[in-house]
Amino acid sequence: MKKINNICCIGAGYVGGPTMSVIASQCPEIKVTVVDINQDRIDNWNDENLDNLPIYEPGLKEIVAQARNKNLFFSTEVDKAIDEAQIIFISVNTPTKTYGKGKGQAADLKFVELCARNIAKVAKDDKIVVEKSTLPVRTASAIKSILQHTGNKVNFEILSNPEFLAEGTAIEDLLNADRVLIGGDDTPSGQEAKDTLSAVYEHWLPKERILQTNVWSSELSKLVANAFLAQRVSSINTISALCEKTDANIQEISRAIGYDSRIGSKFLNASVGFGGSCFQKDILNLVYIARSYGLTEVADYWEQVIIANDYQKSRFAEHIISSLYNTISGKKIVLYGWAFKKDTNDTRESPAIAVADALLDENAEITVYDPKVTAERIYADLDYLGTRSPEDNRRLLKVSNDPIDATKEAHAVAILTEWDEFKTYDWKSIYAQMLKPAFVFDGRRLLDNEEMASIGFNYYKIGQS
Ligand SMILES: NC(=O)C1=CN([C@@H]2O[C@H](COP(=O)(O)OP(=O)(O)OC[C@H]3O[C@@H](n4cnc5c(N)ncnc54)[C@H](O)[C@@H]3O)[C@@H](O)[C@H]2O)C=CC1
Ligand SMILES: O=C(O)[C@H]1O[C@H](OP(=O)(O)OP(=O)(O)OC[C@H]2O[C@@H](n3ccc(=O)[nH]c3=O)[C@H](O)[C@@H]2O)[C@H](O)[C@@H](O)[C@@H]1O
Repeated sequence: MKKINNICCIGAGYVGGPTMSVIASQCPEIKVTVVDINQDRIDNWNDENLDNLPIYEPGLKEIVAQARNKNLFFSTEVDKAIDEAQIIFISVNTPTKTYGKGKGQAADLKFVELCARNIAKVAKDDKIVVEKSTLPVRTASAIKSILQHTGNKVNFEILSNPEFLAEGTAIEDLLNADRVLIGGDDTPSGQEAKDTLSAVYEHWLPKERILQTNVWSSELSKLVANAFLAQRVSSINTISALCEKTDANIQEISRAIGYDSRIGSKFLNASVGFGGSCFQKDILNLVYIARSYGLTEVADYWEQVIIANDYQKSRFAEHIISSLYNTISGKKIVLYGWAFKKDTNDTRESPAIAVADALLDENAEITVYDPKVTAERIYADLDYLGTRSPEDNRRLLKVSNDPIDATKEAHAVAILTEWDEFKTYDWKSIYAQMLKPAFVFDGRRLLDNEEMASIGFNYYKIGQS
């Protein structure tokens, strides 16, 4: 088994940054270099002021402070880092394709392919190349083909090592992973590569939690894990709609079914819908793969998870509109939260975007407050939809830094992210300065029904009539 003292990771994003920071902090004898073509991102990773790191994750800045410029480096010198490394992680983005064959469903692998070509061009000695990005099953064979046909005749072992961290808990998830999955060839050199990577993780994780499989099982397991998780959220969200019609309470149902150890209690929180960069993208990819093998029933089954999620988002927006007497034109509605979940500044596929878009379609006047998301990001998310002009987005939607002041003369507040601070607000003062009747639409089931009603609010909690 190779002794590792140099690792490089291509892609300094939500996965590459935290994952490599943890590896560096747990393996002081290994030099870890995270490279990216985005100069701004690398500058932010190197910023003296740790509050300027490009991503926000609890515990991240402490780890970066401890390891940076000792054995953890952030750089744009991609070729140099590839050349020096024994293990190269590919952790670049794999978004849904926006063009050509598979548009809207398949994963766009152009960034991954560019990395493979770059590695082939630069490598002068044997390398272990690790797929950290989430990839369609059988991508490793494409990477292998590129490396073998364009490389300098050095040996490349390709491993699949998908990442299971969730944003907001990335550091905790990495330090205490349920499992690490390593897929590779069953050849002697493939086995050696799997053991070499395993030894890196064994610095801090028990060996039993490091699972080895063939490459294809590892690639597919990642898509399936996300599909199962998202399916649970969509399942409970469809039942939340039924609860609202029947006086059943979704929280009581989650508890009742979650006590069954076969079902388990986690991931049963009804919400305004799931967001995040991966659930939708990975399920669409799974659907595309199943369809490409002619497995129509399999594809249709998983596609329902996305359809149910879209339904939940539009159902929430429609409930706001109908509660406000079917007319929200010119009415001030405050959105609490824009991130797709608490403790992250990531807004990719956030349900807030879809809800805001639906309300703006009705000419509502929106004010958004999110403790971690910038105004620039919020406008970029809306502009990307292309529903209306950037000028109209800025005219109809304002971003506030003061959550309490934002509610002055508002008709309604909608809670779209479960930030803890929303629970600590003085809701009596908020009520006092809102127009009456004052509405709160709680898409995250954050607040207490009785308390909100006793203050005087018309309070709606998703999944409860
Ligand atoms: N965000 C998450 O929580 C998770 C993401 N994943 C997967 O990990 C992968 C990466 O996701 P994120 O880190 O969220 O993406 P990201 O978009 O935050 O970061 C990707 C980075 O790769 C860089 N990049 C692209 N092409 C490059 C190239 N040729 N050379 C150097 N750098 C290049 C981009 O500039 C960007 O900074 C995706 O496949 C995603 O599905 C997996 C688990 C969790
Ligand atoms: O591949 C990925 O990107 C990652 O996707 C998810 O992680 P993440 O999207 O960061 O966050 P989650 O905690 O899974 O939440 C996803 C969405 O579902 C929503 N959710 C989650 C749980 C729940 O009970 N209810 C619910 O509405 C969240 O609010 C959020 O919008 C998975 O949990 C990770 O294991 C995976 O690595």
